[in-house]
Amino acid sequence: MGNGDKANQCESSIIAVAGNEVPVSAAEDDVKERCWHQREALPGEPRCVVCGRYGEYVCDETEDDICSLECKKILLCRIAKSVSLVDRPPPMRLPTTDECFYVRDANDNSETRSLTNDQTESLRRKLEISVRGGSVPAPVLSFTSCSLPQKLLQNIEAAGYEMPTPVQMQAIPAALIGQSLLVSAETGSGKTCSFLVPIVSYCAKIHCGQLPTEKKPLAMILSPTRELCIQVEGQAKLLGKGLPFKTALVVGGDAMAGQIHRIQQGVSLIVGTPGRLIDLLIKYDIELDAISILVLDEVDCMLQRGFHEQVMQIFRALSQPQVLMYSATIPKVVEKLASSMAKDITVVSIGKPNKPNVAVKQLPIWVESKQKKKKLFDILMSKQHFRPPLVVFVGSRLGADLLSEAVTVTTG
Ligand SMILES: Nc1ncnc2c1ncn2[C@@H]1O[C@H](COP(=O)(O)OP(=O)(O)OP(=O)(O)O)[C@@H](O)[C@H]1O
Repeated sequence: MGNGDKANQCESSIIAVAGNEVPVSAAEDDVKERCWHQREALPGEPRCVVCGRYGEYVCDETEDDICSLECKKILLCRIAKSVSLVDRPPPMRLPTTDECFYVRDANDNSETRSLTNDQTESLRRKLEISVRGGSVPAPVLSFTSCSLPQKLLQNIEAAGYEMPTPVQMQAIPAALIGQSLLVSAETGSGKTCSFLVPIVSYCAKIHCGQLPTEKKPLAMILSPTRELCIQVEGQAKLLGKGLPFKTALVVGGDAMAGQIHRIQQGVSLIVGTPGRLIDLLIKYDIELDAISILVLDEVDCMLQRGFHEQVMQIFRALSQPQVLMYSATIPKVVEKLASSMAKDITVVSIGKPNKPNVAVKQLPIWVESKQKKKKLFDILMSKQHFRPPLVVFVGSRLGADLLSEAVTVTTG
């Protein structure tokens, strides 16, 4: 395809995008045509990803802030070029652990087939899925058997997910029928997608293929750290691409004005840390009564970080949402929180509950407190043990800074 063709293609998609974003009658008057028609961004306001002016609109195809049709066109052209020029790396796949359940059925009729009780039990045993609670649906063998919107299925496929992982097999069907869940599965087992799929599906179905008329968020995800929130929001955008599904990220380190501006424009999902969300809710009037799904990701970590009261405050501001709680382990304190939020909670555990990851060898070394640093440095200096990359967990941010400085000085 020549350059001219590409330009035309971009132009026509702009018109379609603009038509979706504003009422047809107002479209030409309201949407700024050229970037110099747009004003400069004030501190804290979103900025156009192309020219840096005030990012008054959100591009439907990329979710980026843009200031005008002109910049939207440039943005889409850039993307069209990069997609055609750059070879994308293949999506990361989870290791297949049991070929019985990871082989695609050539005559995939899993949409219509339902498992007998014995089959369900045997499947759960094989995949080490244990469930506790009333009327838990059987695990699904494919994403297509979940009655998901077509576009969501395409996005799942585009992400390279051919089969659901065990946690997805069990958590997705249960969440889709509105059950509140307490899920534990080891890290990297696909938990994020197991709560995002039901959220994207719910939001897309509520809006019935239309952009939200009421600008109220429908789902909220709380995560303990800024970095986790960024990751989760990124994955949500991928799964919600092309659907009436917009997201807002509410974390520290970014201006609050930009975050509230995005929420006020109308989003389906808010992803944030409890602390920043409370700040935002105290300062601004955000309508939370339409939030029907609340996810607490890494809830054990949130409790360890002292977010219990903030999580409860947020929960009390919602109108009895379905709660999806995810935790690496399920200590008593997590179970207590779960039962205070939902009456009938379904507990789903993948693998052996409360057991450390078998892939990690644990070796305790007993040292006197005074000797601790010396021992750590001996390990870091030893060629036998120090094979980068290596993660050292310390008690505080300051401790991490001091340690990394000391290691840099010592190892050069
Ligand atoms: N069904 C699937 N098929 C193939 N890959 C998948 C599937 N679901 C998720 N993945 C990939 O597996 C990796 C781990 O997934 P994810 O981050 O959701 O795991 P997690 O359990 O949430 O991990 P963590 O506890 O570290 O947050 C990601 O790269 C993700 O893209």
